[in-house]
Amino acid sequence: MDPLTVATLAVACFVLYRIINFTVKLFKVALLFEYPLNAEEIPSLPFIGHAYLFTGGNEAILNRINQLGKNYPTWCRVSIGDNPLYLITLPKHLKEILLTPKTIEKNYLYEFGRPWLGDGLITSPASVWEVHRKLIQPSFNPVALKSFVETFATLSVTLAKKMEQHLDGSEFEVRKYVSLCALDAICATAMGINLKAMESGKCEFDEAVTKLIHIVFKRSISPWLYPDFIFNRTQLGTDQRKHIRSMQEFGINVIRQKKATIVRRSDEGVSADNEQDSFGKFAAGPQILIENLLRLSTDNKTLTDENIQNHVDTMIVAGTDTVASTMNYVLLMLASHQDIQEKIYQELCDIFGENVSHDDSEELQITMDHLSRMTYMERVIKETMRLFPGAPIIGREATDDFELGQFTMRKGTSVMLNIFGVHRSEKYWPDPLKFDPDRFLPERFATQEPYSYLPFSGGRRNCIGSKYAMIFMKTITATILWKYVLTKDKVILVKDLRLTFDFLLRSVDPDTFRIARRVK
Ligand code: HEM
Repeated sequence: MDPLTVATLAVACFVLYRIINFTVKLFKVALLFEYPLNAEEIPSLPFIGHAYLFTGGNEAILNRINQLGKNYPTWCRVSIGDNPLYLITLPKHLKEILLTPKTIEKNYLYEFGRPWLGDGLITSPASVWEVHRKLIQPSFNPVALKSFVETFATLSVTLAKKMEQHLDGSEFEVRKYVSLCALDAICATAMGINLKAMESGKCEFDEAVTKLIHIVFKRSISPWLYPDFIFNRTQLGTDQRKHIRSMQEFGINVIRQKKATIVRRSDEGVSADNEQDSFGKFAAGPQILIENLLRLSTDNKTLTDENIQNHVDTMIVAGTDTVASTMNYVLLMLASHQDIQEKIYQELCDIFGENVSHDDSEELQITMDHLSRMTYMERVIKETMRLFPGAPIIGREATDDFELGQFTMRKGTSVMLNIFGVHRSEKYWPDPLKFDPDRFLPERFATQEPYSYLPFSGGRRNCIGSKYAMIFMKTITATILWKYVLTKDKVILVKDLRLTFDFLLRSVDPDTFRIARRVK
């Protein structure tokens, strides 16, 4: 055989070998779509790595991540393109990651949110975050939170009134109502404006947020969209720019008005409480985030207008959909568990007295003291967040080598914390899909594996709004249950609820229930 034929045959054999190899991998991949993952090694494809695991729609992605967590209950390594990610499901490891200063940095997936949220707390690099978190923390202190209760109570009453149109009617979807209520609350407490999203029943701002979350998520699971020069030329890139621009115009306008008001107030010696501006009455006196930040920026120039806008936008993203999602599931669980709903109502009767009328004229006058006594309700909300954590998976990056069990995490390693997986693991929560608020009785929770419950993440970079969220959600729940009984035509079991996610947890199908006026 002449050398040319030998060379041609060799090349042909090599190409054939690569084709067979690739086909086998594809076959394995096809199996992964059909059956639970149980391969020791998850096949990775050229160029895209394991990005194929993150295709097939967001529901399939969540299910696959959940399955990965089950099959690899300590950790497993996948890669999107060239970027390896460790999915961590062991509470002991979650604790180490959340507590070490070596993983205070967010991983590269958060980079895709930076064109929108910039140096807001969620996406800021650790060096900026350290400084800004200290500046913002006082805006969430107990005095500030107390000053928000009246706003929460007023908005909860409006929410209940909005729901009233469905009284004694068929099942309806509550998610949109609570979403607009949460947006109104954040705008009132973070910006001091009365957005009236609930009243108008529709809000471009809300739609822009939902679309931006969707775009950022889509990009984060599509390695071919990582380079800016490609992404910016796609429809997603164009849409992202459009929605960011509309949010920024709104923010710039608010900042301009607030600055003018602050200057006028100081010139005239007017108190914030009774002040009006073109957006309506200020919501809660001097504790409003944007005003605190503007004051700081005037005093020591640490924060630019852009920083302030990023922080306010971040609060809207972090505080609207998470609260709406959790409230949606709280109400759904209550509609499906009449005994638990009745126990909350009895607790409210103990706190407010059974004889208070349920008329509109006699709304509950909820105070911080009342909220702190709603302990059973708090257990119900906590159990809801165990089964439906608003942010099911979050990410961090190692800025230095560190030990994780017997394994050394190298500097630059990206980790994903599988909050959803650990919350639903049989190993830490017996009968995990059973809705049982008493898991959070102090004596039972004391025996719980540490770091097996992380709805608000943990460590120093935890949720700054956790207490805000809890008092707001308690106020809504109390207002609604005081007036209405929630029911479902067919009781819904947790195992039957189809879930999906785009950073935040959502239902695939609309969650619906009925309401009727409560009769005593
Ligand atoms: C039920 C409601 C909520 C849930 C389940 C929730 C959950 C979380 C989680 C898991 C994180 C960590 C995110 C990460 O590491 O990537 C977080 C961070 C954050 N949350 Fe919340 N959150 C809720 C409500 C709120 C509210 C109401 C606000 C604001 C008013 C808020 C503001 C923030 C901010 C600013 C961060 C970033 C904190 C930092 O990095 O310093 N959250 N939240």
